[in-house]
Amino acid sequence: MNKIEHIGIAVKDLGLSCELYEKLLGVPAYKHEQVASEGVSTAFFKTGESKIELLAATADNSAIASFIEKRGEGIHHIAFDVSDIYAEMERLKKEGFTVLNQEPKLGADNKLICFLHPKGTNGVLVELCQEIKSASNG
Ligand SMILES: CC[C@H](C(=O)O)C(=O)SCCNC(=O)CCNC(=O)[C@H](O)C(C)(C)COP(=O)(O)OP(=O)(O)OC[C@H]1O[C@@H](n2cnc3c(N)ncnc32)[C@H](O)[C@@H]1OP(=O)(O)O
Ligand SMILES: [Co+2]
Repeated sequence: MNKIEHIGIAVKDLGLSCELYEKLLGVPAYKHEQVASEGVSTAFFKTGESKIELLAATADNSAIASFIEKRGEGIHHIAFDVSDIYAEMERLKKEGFTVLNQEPKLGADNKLICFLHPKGTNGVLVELCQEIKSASNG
């Protein structure tokens, strides 16, 4: 685990929350991205070495919709930057963590991602992120 890549925050209204977090952080979101496979619309804010990811549901069966329905708005997950998501998934499985997806999946912000079940991490949904390197950036 290299560093905290982002903190994911579940919100009901992405526009309103972007205005709020722009005031809070003093910077605008640097990226807005819809990820249909996760049923979310996201906004990313850079905060030094890490980021804030705001997530709003775009589908009723979205994990974010379910989270907000049960628990309201708030911190949804912590994402860690990893160099080799395949190796980390194998390592964590051997350590007894429940990896929620068999293969990494395409996330937002040009990342491969996977998740660990919160039951095995003291109630914190953990995400692993590996940057997808393009030919130009190695
Ligand atoms: C667009 C990609 C973006 C990126 O960064 O690239 C993202 O971050 S996408 C983020 C949204 N996608 C996901 O969260 C996918 C992974 N999540 C899941 O598979 C589910 O949400 C899961 C398994 C965590 C929970 O599933 P579900 O809601 O169907 O089950 P329950 O509600 O019964 O929850 C089971 C148990 O877990 C607790 N729980 C649920 N969500 C969270 C959470 N975010 N943090 C901590 N704990 C959570 C829930 O309270 C239940 O515990 P219990 O003690 O039984 O009440
Ligand atoms: Co995330």
